[in-house]
Amino acid sequence: MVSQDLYAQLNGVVVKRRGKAVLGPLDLDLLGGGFTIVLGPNGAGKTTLLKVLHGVDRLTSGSVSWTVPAKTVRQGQAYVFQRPIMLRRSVRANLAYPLQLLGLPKAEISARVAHWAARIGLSAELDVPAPRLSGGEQQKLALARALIRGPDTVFLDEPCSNLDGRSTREIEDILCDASAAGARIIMSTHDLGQARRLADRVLFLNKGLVEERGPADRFFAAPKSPGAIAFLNGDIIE
Ligand SMILES: Nc1ncnc2c1ncn2[C@@H]1O[C@H](COP(=O)(O)OP(=O)(O)OP(=O)(O)O)[C@@H](O)[C@H]1O
Repeated sequence: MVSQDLYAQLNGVVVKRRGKAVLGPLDLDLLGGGFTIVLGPNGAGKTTLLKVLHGVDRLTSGSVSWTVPAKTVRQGQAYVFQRPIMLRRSVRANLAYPLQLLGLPKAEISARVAHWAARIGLSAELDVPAPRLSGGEQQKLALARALIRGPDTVFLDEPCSNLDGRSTREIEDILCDASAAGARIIMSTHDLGQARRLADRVLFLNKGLVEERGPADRFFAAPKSPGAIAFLNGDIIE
């Protein structure tokens, strides 16, 4: 049974771009652990919502509050982008970097780097420049770099969108392990199969608004809103 504790609250959140609201107005309570999967058509505002929750997108109005102290929010959170972003340095340097920022002792950094390199199957590539890795390897490295600090919340924006089945399965396995260890996973995906495999709860966004939300089994078995019904039917939503 995943936790249902309140994690974050959005109050009257609006994000406008070029004068047009792309998110909100949103009043939203975000509940505890497990997997929250953010679904919705292209341009629905999924990326914007994830960035707002991570505290890296400027609000036009409204506020976000977290139940952990504001100072520690960013320390406890990690964000994985759709296209992996990494240092143009070795796999080892990429894994070590977030730990060096934390000021951990060298021995601790080496141990964690070795553990995560093994976990993502890159132990033999520690000295390879990260840009030379395949797309799937780069995304696994980006995920490991996010998890190596032991964040309590991980935001992922379509992390598997360009990956083959094998890399997708490996990433899902790592995420399931992180979730089982207590991390809260908040992730957008276009892959309905992935959403069904992972979701504990679903947030369905349409035109910048939360059109439907709730436990995943109920959402997939009996969606209520017209947008969610159309989305799950594979209809085009304008
Ligand atoms: N920098 C920007 N300038 C102008 N409009 C933007 C900008 N970034 C996003 N938008 C617009 O904001 C809306 C929401 O974008 P967002 O990326 O959050 O949606 P999304 O649901 O993640 O879309 P997708 O599924 O295509 O990734 C879209 O209409 C998009 O075109």
